[in-house]
Amino acid sequence: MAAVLRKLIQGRLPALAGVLCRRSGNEGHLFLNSSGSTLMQPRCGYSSPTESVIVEMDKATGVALLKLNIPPVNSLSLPLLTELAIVLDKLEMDKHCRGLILTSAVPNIFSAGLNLFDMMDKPNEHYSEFWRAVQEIWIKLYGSSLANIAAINGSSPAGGCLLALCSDYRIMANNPHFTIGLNETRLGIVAPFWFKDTLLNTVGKRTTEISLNLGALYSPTEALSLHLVDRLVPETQLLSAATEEMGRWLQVPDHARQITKSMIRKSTLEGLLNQREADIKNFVEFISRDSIQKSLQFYAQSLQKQKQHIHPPSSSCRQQISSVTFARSPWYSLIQRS
Ligand SMILES: CC/C=C\C/C=C\C/C=C\CC/C=C/CC(=O)SCCNC(=O)CCNC(=O)[C@H](O)C(C)(C)COP(=O)(O)OP(=O)(O)OC[C@H]1O[C@@H](n2cnc3c(N)ncnc32)[C@H](O)[C@@H]1OP(=O)(O)O
Repeated sequence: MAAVLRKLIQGRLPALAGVLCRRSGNEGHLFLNSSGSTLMQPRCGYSSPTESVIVEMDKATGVALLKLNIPPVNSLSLPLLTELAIVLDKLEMDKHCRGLILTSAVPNIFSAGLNLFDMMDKPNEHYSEFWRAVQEIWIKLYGSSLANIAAINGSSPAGGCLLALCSDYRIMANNPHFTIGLNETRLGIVAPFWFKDTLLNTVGKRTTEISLNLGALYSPTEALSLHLVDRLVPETQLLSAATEEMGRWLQVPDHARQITKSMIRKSTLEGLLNQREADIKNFVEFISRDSIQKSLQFYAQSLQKQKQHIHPPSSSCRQQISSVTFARSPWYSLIQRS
C-alpha cells in the first residue's frame, strides 16, 4: 500500500508529494514525507486501558467501531483527548483497519465538546497543553487515511460537532431532542479558524456565516437540510446504517480514496499545520482573559442551574430545546439579571 501510494504520488501527482507531514509530527494518516514514503510506525494492537475510548474491531471487514465513553456527557478533557490520539494512531497503523465508525457509548450524547473545566481557572501551561491536544485530534481525524463515518447518537455541540465534521460521512439519529452545531459564540468564545474552515468545507459560506455568528444549534432535521449531516435514521438503525454506508466507502480502492481525500482537505489542514504554535499562543492569550473566563464561568454555572430550575426536556417539542439552549448562554444570564 505504501509502495502504491509512493508510486502514484511521485509518478502521477507530483504536487501531492511531500505534503503536510513535514510540519505535522503525526505518523500515519494522510501525511507523506518529502520523498513520498509513508511515516507509519510498525503495526501494533490497540486498546484503551481506562475504557474511556472503546474500540471494537471487526476483523472480517477491517472496520473499527470507536465509542466515546466518558459519562455524563463525553466532554473532551485533556486525558480523553490524549487517549483518543493514541487509539487513532494505533488504528491508523493497523494494516487490517480500513474504516472507522465514531459514535458514543453514552446515551443521548455524542459529545458535549471541549471540557469547559480545562479552559477555566488554569495556568497558561495547561491551556497550552490542552489546545495542542485539541489540535492533534483535529489533525488526526480530519487527515485520517481511514474511511471515517460518524454515527451521531446524541447531542453534539461545539467540539462534539467538530469531531463529527471531521468524518467523511455523518449519519444522525433522528431524535428531535438532539442538537448539533458550533455554538461557541453563545458561550462568549470564538470558534478558531480551523473549526470555521471545517464547517465551511461542509456546508458552504452562507450557512457558516449564519451558524457561527449565531452559535446555532440545529435539530437533526435542520442539520440535514443544511448538509451538516448527510442522513437521518431512527436511533435503533444508526449503527446498521453506518455499517452499511461504510460498505459503500470500502468498495473504493483505498489508495484512490485516500489521495482524493488528501487533495480535498490538504489546504485546510495546512492552514493549521503551518501555524500551530501561533494558534496555541492565540488561544492561551484569548482564553486567559478575565472577560472570557467570566463568560465561561457564567456558562458553566448556567448548565448546573438548569438542573435545579428546568426539568429536562421530556416532550417532543423542539422549541423547548431551543429555549433551554439559549437559557444556557451567559448573555441570557446577564439579561435575566438586569
Ligand atoms: C481574537 C480571538 C480569535 C480567535 C479565538 C482564539 C482561540 C479560540 C478560543 C476558544 C475556542 C474554544 C473552543 C471551544 C469549543 C467547545 O467545545 S466549548 C464547549 C461547548 N459545549 C457546550 O456548550 C455544551 C454544554 N453542555 C450542554 O449543552 C449539555 O450538557 C448537553 C446538551 C451536552 C447534555 O445535556 P444534559 O444531558 O441535560 O446534561 P447536563 O447539562 O445536565 O450536564 C451533565 C453534567 O455535565 C456537565 N457538562 C456539560 N457539558 C460540559 C462540558 N462541555 N464540559 C464540562 N462539563 C460539562 C454539566 O455541567 C453537568 O455537570 P454536573 O452534573 O451538574 O456537575
